[in-house]
Amino acid sequence: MRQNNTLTKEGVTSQLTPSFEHPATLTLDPPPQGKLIVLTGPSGVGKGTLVKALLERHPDLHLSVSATTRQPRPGEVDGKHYFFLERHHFQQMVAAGEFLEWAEYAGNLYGTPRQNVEQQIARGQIVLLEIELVGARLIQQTFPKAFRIFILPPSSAELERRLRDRGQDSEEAILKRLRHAEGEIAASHEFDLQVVNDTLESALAKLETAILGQG
Ligand SMILES: Nc1ncnc2c1ncn2[C@@H]1O[C@H](COP(=O)(O)OP(=O)(O)OP(=O)(O)O)[C@@H](O)[C@H]1O
Ligand SMILES: Nc1nc2c(ncn2[C@@H]2O[C@H](COP(=O)(O)O)[C@@H](O)[C@H]2O)c(=O)[nH]1
Repeated sequence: MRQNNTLTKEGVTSQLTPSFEHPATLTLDPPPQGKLIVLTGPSGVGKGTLVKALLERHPDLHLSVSATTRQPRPGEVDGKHYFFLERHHFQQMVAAGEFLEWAEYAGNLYGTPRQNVEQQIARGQIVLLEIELVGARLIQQTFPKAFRIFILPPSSAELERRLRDRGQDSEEAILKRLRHAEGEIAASHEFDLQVVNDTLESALAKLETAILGQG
């Protein structure tokens, strides 16, 4: 039996081609269930923390590594946390159609490289994207079957506290991110599911149920 997976606008389709003609013994394997999961939420809400915990618990999940023009933070590794690119290189990739989505956020460009995501989904993997609102809206157009989850903070004060306590952004960057947060949170109803990241454990349990159907 040969199996050909193709990515179409409607998602992944599989064609099963029997390699020999023998109706009595012909069995069709179920096609692999590739899925695209989008996690969005204001900066500092805890998306990265939640994704890291999910990957530790479920190593079979696949996180797409984004490209960005922002400067690496201390400890961030090129190719692991992001592909850190010069702006002209990022723009060349945009022109070549190499991003599934991309957006400008707080003065920097961010994008999801297309090829790896498409390959992993065609292989039946569950692929996670951790992206901001504009990109998540674009994904809804290009991948309508993607399941989109919005992560909410328990309160605005707690969001600000988390951003400040993270201690990795300048005051200017923190203020830009907090300004963005208001508009992002107002759009949370556009998503398939809203999860409040109050305690990590309860938010993780809700994500596991939504993504893997288990508690
Ligand atoms: N449930 C939680 N309770 C308390 N603190 C949390 C919780 N989740 C995350 N944090 C803390 O909040 C800070 C921001 O988390 P994180 O970096 O994961 O946010 P993010 O949404 O990925 O931000 P960005 O979009 O800027 O990458 C971190 O210091 C993290 O340890
Ligand atoms: N549209 C996209 N947004 C992305 C992508 N990768 C990350 N992000 C989002 O950008 C902001 C800022 O991230 P930070 O690492 O500078 O704090 C945050 O909301 C990320 O989720 C992407 O590929 N496309």
